[in-house]
Amino acid sequence: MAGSVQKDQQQVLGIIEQQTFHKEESEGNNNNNTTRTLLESDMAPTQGNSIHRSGSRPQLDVSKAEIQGNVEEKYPTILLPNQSDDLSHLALDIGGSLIKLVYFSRHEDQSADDKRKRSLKERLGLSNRRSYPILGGRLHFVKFETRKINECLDFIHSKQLHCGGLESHYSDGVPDQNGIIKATGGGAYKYADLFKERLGVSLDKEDEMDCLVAGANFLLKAIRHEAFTHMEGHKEFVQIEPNDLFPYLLVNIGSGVSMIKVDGDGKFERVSGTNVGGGTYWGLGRLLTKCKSFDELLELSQKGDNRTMDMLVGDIYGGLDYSKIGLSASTIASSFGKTISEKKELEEYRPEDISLSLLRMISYNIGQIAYLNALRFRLKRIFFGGFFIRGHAYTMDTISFAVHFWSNGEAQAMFLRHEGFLGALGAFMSYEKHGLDDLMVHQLVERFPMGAPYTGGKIHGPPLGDLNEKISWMEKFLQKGTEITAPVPMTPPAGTTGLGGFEVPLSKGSTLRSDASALNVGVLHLVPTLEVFPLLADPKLYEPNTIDLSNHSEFEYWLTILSEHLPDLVDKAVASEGGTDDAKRRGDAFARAFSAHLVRLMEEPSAYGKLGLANLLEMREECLREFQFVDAYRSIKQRENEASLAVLPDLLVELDSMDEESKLLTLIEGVLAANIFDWGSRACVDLYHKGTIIEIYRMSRNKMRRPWRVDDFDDFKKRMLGSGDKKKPSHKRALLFVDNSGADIVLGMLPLARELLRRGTEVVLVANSLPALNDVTAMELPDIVAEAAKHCDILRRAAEAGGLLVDAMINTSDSSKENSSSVPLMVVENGCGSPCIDLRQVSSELAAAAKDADLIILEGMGRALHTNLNARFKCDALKLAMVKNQRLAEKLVKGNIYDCICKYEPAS
Ligand SMILES: Nc1ncnc2c1ncn2[C@@H]1O[C@H](COP(=O)(O)OP(=O)(O)O)[C@@H](O)[C@H]1O
Ligand SMILES: CC(C)(COP(=O)(O)O)[C@@H](O)C(=O)NCCC(=O)O
Ligand SMILES: [Mn+2]
Repeated sequence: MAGSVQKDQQQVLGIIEQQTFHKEESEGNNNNNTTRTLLESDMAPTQGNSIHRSGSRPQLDVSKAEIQGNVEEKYPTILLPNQSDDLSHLALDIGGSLIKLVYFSRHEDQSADDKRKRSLKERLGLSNRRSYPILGGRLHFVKFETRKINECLDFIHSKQLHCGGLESHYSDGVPDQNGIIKATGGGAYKYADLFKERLGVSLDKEDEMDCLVAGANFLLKAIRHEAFTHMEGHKEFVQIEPNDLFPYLLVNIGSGVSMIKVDGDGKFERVSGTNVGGGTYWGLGRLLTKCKSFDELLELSQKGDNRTMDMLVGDIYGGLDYSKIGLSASTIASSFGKTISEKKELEEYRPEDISLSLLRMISYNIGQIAYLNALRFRLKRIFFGGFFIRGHAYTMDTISFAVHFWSNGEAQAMFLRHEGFLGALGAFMSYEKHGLDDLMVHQLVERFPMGAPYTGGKIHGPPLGDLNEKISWMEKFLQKGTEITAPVPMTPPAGTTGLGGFEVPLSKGSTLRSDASALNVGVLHLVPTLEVFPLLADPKLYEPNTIDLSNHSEFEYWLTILSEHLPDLVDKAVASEGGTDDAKRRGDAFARAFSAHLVRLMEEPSAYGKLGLANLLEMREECLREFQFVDAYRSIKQRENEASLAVLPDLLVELDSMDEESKLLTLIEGVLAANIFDWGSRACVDLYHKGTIIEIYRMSRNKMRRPWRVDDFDDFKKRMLGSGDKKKPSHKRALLFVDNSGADIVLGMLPLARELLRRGTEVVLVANSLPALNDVTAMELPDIVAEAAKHCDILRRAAEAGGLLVDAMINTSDSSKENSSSVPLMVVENGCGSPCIDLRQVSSELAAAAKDADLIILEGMGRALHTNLNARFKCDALKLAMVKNQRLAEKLVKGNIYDCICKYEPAS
């Protein structure tokens, strides 16, 4: 038996080899090559390339809506007479020290609502109305110094934010929504006239406390890894269950400090405050040190030694602890107290020491008052916001220390990544139309584009208008050197005295990272169309990433892999855009931008929240898109598709000559073998220099030896074919999460799909919405299927039934529609543009398709190993991948590179 399988394979591969050489020889000669023409037309760069990953949620006003035109029409236009186009785009929090801006940039939903999609929607019961009356968009966060309010006005003006934004269709220089902008903070009153005068807009004042609380509640419920603890230099993200959030104490440290007990949405009380806050540190610090900026003052503190200023317990007790009351000799007895006994003038003290002593005094004091209020109301959680914190490790450590020390570890200090933007966010949300308040965590995707973290300057930097500006900025950035990437060395925890002593700050380095707070928050993409994949067994327990990157050596390894892969990727990207000078310049800027992210992460792995490998791989793709590389592997994908399609017919003939068992095994082997075509793996790319596509495919198949490293094939076979007389009905619908172009899809997954169809199972091919490496996209699939269907009736009928062939030109011998009742083959986009998939955020199309599915097949390293290897599903799941990285093979399966994984898990 085994021998005959082997023989069959040899035969398949023999035929393939011949065909390939023939096909590859004819490469470059593209006359009447239908495949090429079809693929090319589909892969043409789509402007903006925004799938459903961008969206905002200004809800439509549907009152008095009526159908316009012919009511009999299938998709009539609906007129919304009360919907105003100019939704507001900007909200402000004008504080004593800083102006915070939250603004919204719109994105058109450019996904073509083509015939395939329409028929798919009908089939999935999605109906064809726009499922979400929402426009795409992003939320940006920017801040300015209040004393430089003119810069802020210029910024708003240059981006036309008061008129709906530059990206808006409706931006005609006319102020928004009757010229009203939501604003909070004292400056909303103080500067109202200035805004009217300069921008022609009125500020609609919102209560500051209302806004703070609304902003905090929103962030804590809707943003993943918003809150974190910071103790002794160690940052840890905490995920709080939305229904376990209240009550908590919110401490906003701005110029002054507010302490608010929050019991629910809109339910709060300002219970305390202190006038010794951020303004005190900056104000006193400026007077005492002559610093010109807050950052300069903070930076000084990093080199300071507060013992020269502060009177310690030991100074009073002759170097001894006051152990009876639990105070070590190094505990500060009196901030600045040492200066009274010394006959020194201000100039004789080091500004560094002054700054540190001041920072510690104020942070500790706030921590202590916060603790007392938490105690007063029995609150266990305290969240600290406000820009005084500025993501600064020492400040956070001091506050945490105070809370921890005084509460004996009972209460916990937590910090927020969007620290200073609470009020501005709250003001933004007070626009009723935005309906932001009911956005869910899965509808928000945070991104770290170059335009956001690297808009340089002291606080905000230039408004980067277009791509060219972004590129120039990247060029300049590198010339300027390390300003942004300057590390804040993490001092290893030195250990405290245990007696309330905290003599030497733990998190202190020599330089302050330029505006760390701006680097800690990205742009929030609001994507209301994203959903949690409904077949996850337990979404709460789901963690997409298999490898925990909080392990430092893992993190370093994968960062190095990404960094080493960069030159090759840039080459491909530049070539994909014709290798022009413009492409080279963009390629260079992309490389700088992505390296800057890597360097930043190397310094501080948690800089962007808790990232897994999936996020890093996605960040690389996003970065490419930012510099308008639409599809870096386009021509490679095309070449591999053509070569594989040419040999598909013979493979199908071979498969059809096999008995059921051999066929199923050959199909699974085929998927595993063809998964070797992965342009994201260094080892594989090196292989590709050693042979043609088909030679490599053949070699890969020949190496298939069972048992595979993880081999549940027999269980899968039992489910599919039954054992003995026991046969189970075929699956109703299978979702095939496909991976790479070329052999992977054409010779691996399509034949498997065909077999499922033949067995009466509906098949949904789930592919990326946007390109990532050489992954096949949902846009590309219909043409590939159409080409394959020319040689295969099963595929053709199924594709017709699934509405896949509506656009494609197919010229099979039999194109009658009589078979439209066959089981359908469909294509849905997954909602992402990454080699991995986070099943908490998938397209609504996929979520709809999942409802009737009882089998999931996840294929490839990104989707089945890096992510989802441990995911549990409500239905049967098969995970298939070749491991194309030695370290991963060792780590995951104690195996070797090129080992295969076939993991089958029946419904749980
Ligand atoms: N670049 C900066 N310029 C001035 N102050 C800053 C800066 N970065 C952080 N801060 C600190 O943040 C405080 C202001 O915090 P913020 O939350 O914006 O409050 P407010 O609304 O009172 O302006 C300042 O008093 C100062 O301590
Ligand atoms: C990016 C990938 C996950 C894509 O793999 P695929 O999903 O196509 O099987 C993979 O190529 C990868 O992990 N590459 C980095 C490892 C390396 O170069 O060895
Ligand atoms: Mn892939």
